[in-house]
Amino acid sequence: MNALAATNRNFKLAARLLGLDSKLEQSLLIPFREIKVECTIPKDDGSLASFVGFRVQHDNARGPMKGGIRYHPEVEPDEVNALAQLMTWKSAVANIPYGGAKGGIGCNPLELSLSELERLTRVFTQKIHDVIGAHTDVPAPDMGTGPQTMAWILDEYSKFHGYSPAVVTGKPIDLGGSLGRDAATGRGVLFATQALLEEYGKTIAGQRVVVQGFGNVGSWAAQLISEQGGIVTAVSDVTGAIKNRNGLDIPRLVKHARENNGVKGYSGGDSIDPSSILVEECDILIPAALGGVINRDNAKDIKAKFIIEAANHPTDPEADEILSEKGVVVLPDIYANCGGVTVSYFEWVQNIQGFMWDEDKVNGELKMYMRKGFKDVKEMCNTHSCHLRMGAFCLGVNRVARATLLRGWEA
Ligand SMILES: NC(=O)C1=CN([C@@H]2O[C@H](COP(=O)(O)OP(=O)(O)OC[C@H]3O[C@@H](n4cnc5c(N)ncnc54)[C@H](O)[C@@H]3O)[C@@H](O)[C@H]2O)C=CC1
Ligand SMILES: O=C(O)CCC(=O)C(=O)O
Repeated sequence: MNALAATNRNFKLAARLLGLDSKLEQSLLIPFREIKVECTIPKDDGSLASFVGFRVQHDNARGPMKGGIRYHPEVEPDEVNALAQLMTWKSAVANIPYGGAKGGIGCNPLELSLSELERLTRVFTQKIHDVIGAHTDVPAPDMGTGPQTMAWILDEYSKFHGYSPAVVTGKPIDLGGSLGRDAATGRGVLFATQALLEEYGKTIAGQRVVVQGFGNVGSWAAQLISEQGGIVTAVSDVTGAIKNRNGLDIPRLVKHARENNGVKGYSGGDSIDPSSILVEECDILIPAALGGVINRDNAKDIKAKFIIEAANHPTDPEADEILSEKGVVVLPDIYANCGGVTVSYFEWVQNIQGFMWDEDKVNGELKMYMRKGFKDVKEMCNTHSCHLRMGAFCLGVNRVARATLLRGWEA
């Protein structure tokens, strides 16, 4: 099932459980605005290259729209739409005052030089600057982008609108970024996992963990989980997969991946087939790369007891059903990975206040938001007798529906 069909399906199931009016349901589903822009840049060799960029602004009932910008060859309109919608429900689950948006450019950042990436980012910003802003739509990093990308967007946007640090989050610290944002999604994954395990009388210590994706989210999640005594036995990224039954030395692997652009060639474990990573023996599986990777073809072979969705939309609805029958507990993306957007919110607040928080405050506030989010999701599960994904969707959709009705947009 494609990402948009899957996301719409989950939304509609939640809308029915909540008993939403059909007109309201329809209006919540349709994106506020979809933007498609052509971005042509001169390459370093003087030739021209054209790329297509997207920004989908899904909903702003609860506040400015918020969500990352992805640079990846598979960026396409339906997926960006789905990811924008997921951001709306995610911000509401986290209970931060934002709506949802997502953007991306269909490109392979690994094949572009730094100066080509800068030109591409600046051209994309020129095309969307009039529809983003600190109180309208606030981009952030996602796959293939990072603090440097945000710095270029900030600089290009500021040429049109004056210096505006709150127009993007996930910035470098020297440009108004927040301490703790780099690790925030991974740290949120740690807090979410701890909250879930507590329900089963367990802690992270001694759990065997497998992680797919070793970029910002996957590497921080692996590092923080291993610091709590979790045994990370296998990880993969686009370059390969590494396994060590006794536990990988994560700080060493992070250093290797940084120096070699990936985990391939790491000497502290055995190289395994990356396509087997999701079905490796473990207690906890953390998909932290692409969407749709857990589907009807592999769900029945998954051995983990818990799946923590650090990636967006890693699990197809058909797989959800198979996993539920097998008794595998899935902690859904719109709660499990909301630590990133939560600390983005803290960054935006600091930019607007003109005051910088220390890292302990950021991490302490994040922990409180993550624990409250888990409690709220569980309450919805109890009210509607549903599993965690539906509980999270009901929580998010209900909060957005209430804000929409209060603003009088239902007609
Ligand atoms: N960066 C953030 O704050 C947030 C990111 N996410 C989601 O987390 C996921 C990862 O994002 P980031 O870590 O930021 O991206 P990133 O670009 O830093 O890292 C992506 C990782 O996935 C790996 N990868 C790509 N294709 C793969 C494949 N076919 N098999 C295995 N690994 C593959 C890459 O090699 C890299 O290690 C995405 O789904 C993103 O939407 C969710 C919430 C916030
Ligand atoms: O930090 C943000 O604003 C959004 C991060 C994001 O794109 C996501 O949570 O999927």
